[in-house]
Formats: sequence, C-alpha cells, structure tokens
Amino acid sequence: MVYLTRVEHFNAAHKLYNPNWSKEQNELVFGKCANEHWHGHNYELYVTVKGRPNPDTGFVCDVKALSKIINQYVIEQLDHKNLNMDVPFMKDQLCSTENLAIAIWKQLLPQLPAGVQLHGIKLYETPRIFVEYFGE
Ligand SMILES: Nc1nc2c(c(=O)[nH]1)N=C([C@H](O)[C@H](O)COP(=O)(O)OP(=O)(O)OP(=O)(O)O)CN2
Repeated sequence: MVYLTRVEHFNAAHKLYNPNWSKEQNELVFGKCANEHWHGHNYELYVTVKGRPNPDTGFVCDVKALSKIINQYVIEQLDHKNLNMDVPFMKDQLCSTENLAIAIWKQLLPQLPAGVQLHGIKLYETPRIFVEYFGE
C-alpha cells in the first residue's frame, strides 16, 4: 500500500462562537478567537489517499486529478470565505479546525476515483496548530 499526499491551501475568516452561550461565556472559553468581527487564517490542507500503484502508470492516482477534485469540492467552497456564514457544509457547526477537517473528509470521500481510498486529512490552521482526521 502506498500513501500519496496532495497539499492545497486556502484563506478564510471565522470566529469560534457557540450561539447557545452568552457573549461572556464565549469570550471566557474562546478568548480572542470569539471576536465578533472575525479573524482569518492561512490554512494548509494535506489530503492523503492510499492504494497500490497502477502497473501501467506507477500512480496510486493522478495527483493532478486529485488536486482538481480537492479544488472543486473543498477549496472553491472555502477560499476567501467566511466559514461561519458562507460555507453550506459548515452550517450550524462550530468552525474549529477539528470540525473543519471532519467536514472536508465528508466532502471529499464520495468524490474520489474508484480504487482510491481516502486515508487522512491534515489541516493546519496556523503553523503551530493542526489536526489530523482518519475517518474514525
Ligand atoms: N482545539 C482547538 N483549539 C483552538 C482552535 C481550534 O481550531 N481547535 N482555534 C483557535 C483559534 O482559531 C485561534 O485563532 C488560533 O490562532 P492563534 O492564537 O494565532 O494560534 P497560534 O497558537 O498559532 O499563535 P500564537 O501566536 O503562538 O498564540 C484557538 N484554539
């Protein structure tokens, strides 16, 4: 089994805010990330698929085709958007890196070519904060 990773990136705004809590409770839990006027991140997205190399191409899959799928179903939905307001697949969710990684997994899973398995999503919110999700 070979693991193949494509890296993409996007910029987006968000705030961490639980609508069931008071403003004070949100500020207590999320601190500056609850700022009602939003803040932004330069996200780095690592998508890893796994499979056996095709004997005719040597590819697990064509990574350029994988990039197109990631861009169509994920990056175009997220890039230069407000995650809380503009992104249907984040509707009614807290826009943490964890929840975003899970949502990206769910977006991509049905779009992958036959025979290519999604292994993991690694999403950097900042150079010092990242999550990994393996569909468990
Ligand atoms: N478990 C999580 N914790 C936090 C998340 C998250 O998604 N999951 N997100 C945030 C905020 O979005 C916050 O904006 C992070 O940015 P920042 O504080 O700038 O992050 P850094 O630690 O990389 O920056 P420092 O300058 O080193 O503080 C918070 N928590």
